[in-house]
Amino acid sequence: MAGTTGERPFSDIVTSIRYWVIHSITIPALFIAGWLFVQTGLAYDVFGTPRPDQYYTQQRQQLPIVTNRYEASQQVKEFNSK
Ligand code: HEM
Repeated sequence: MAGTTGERPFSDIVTSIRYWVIHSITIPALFIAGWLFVQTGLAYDVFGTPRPDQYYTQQRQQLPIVTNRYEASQQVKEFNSK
């Protein structure tokens, strides 16, 4: 048939009860998981991002900017230790 890929149409999915039985739980769960990921500070640790009070420290008065992409992980470790 022209103009269709043969997949179930979205209009059919989002008007089905089964879709909403599943996704009224999973969509808010994903939202809350994301909120907790940020709110607990885990995101800072996982990505090595400085917390708002860690951009400058007593030992390091320059911004912790990664300058060598191949040594990025080592540089982030050094920034975090100072
Ligand atoms: C852990 C999280 C999730 C699980 C376990 C899950 C599970 C499922 C299941 C079992 C189906 C088939 C439902 C049916 O045929 O009635 C489905 C379809 C679908 N889900 Fe999720 N879901 C999750 C999260 C999400 C999120 C966050 C979105 C988007 C906001 C989403 C969008 C969709 C869409 C658009 C379909 C239809 C896909 C298709 O048939 O082409 N899902 N999901």
